[in-house]
Amino acid sequence: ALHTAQQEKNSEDYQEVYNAIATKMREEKDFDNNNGYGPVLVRLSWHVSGTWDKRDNSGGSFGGTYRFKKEMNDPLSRGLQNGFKFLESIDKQFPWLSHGDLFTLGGVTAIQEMQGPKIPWRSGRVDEPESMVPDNGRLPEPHYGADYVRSYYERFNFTDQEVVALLGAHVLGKAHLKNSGYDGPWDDESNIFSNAFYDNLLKLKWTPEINDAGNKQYDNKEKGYMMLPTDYALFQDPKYLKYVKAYANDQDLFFKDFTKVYTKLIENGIEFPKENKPHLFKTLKEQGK
Ligand code: HEM
Ligand SMILES: Nc1c([N+](=O)[O-])cnc2ccccc12
Repeated sequence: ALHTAQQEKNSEDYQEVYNAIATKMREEKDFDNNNGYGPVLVRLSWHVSGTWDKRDNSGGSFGGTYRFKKEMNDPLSRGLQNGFKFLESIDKQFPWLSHGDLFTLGGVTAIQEMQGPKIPWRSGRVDEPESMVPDNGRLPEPHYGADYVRSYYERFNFTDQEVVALLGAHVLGKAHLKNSGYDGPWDDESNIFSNAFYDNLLKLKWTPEINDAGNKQYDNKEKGYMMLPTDYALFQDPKYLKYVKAYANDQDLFFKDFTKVYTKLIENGIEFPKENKPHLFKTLKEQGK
């Protein structure tokens, strides 16, 4: 059954939540070697949405079920508990906000505060009980190539262009060996949202290496950057490569296309009545804060 999201508060109320998250991000910017909480908040908003299955409309961001340990402890989500802990104080400060709205608003706030595009965000997700937690195993694994990535995103009806645009979020943050068995990049520039992921993929030399967890990843020693096999697949596959080139050459196009597919991702399975209008948030900077 489709979920219907009714808007219960107006934009000023959600801007207040945005500001609380953004302020806390500023206060705790030394987290994870000065990457701050932005990247893990973006990954959390994707993981809570990536469990959606179009066949029975199970999973997805609506019910906020990530708060239950079965979903939180999915081995493919290791490390996201840091994002959940970060949002706990926000959850307490705004008890009227549902967990689905909290997790997705966390990602939107993080993207905007890391100089990314403006993401029009719609509210009204409603908490669902533990019985609605989707099974583990719905999130993608990093070990495989283009065929795997393409068939994985079939479940969302995403086109090749949408998949490439969405994966540009891997400009943010890093892989941590103890979380995923992948490691790097080893630089501190990975908390600015830009089209650099595509640029790096195209322009740098990538050497396949077996890392300390025995997994193959693609490294660029000069810059200390890395790519997962699923990242590198976008370079190897000619159909994906076309869009990698487009986004490497045009950051505005990337921002526009990322905004569209990320919004699709966090709203999958939810019906928003037309009176439930998207909220457009100002960054702290735009508010002179
Ligand atoms: C083929 C699909 C994908 C795979 C296999 C994948 C895999 C991974 C892996 C293995 C990590 C490292 C986790 C760690 O070791 O801490 C990671 C990090 C990350 N992923 Fe993905 N991912 C995918 C798609 C996405 C999407 C669609 C988004 C957002 C729109 C996203 C956002 C992120 C971010 C921001 C990080 C950095 C997190 C941090 O710094 O803690 N990923 N991903
Ligand atoms: N920063 C990253 C890059 N990168 O090119 O900077 C590539 N892939 C990644 C995969 C997971 C997490 C971070 C990544």
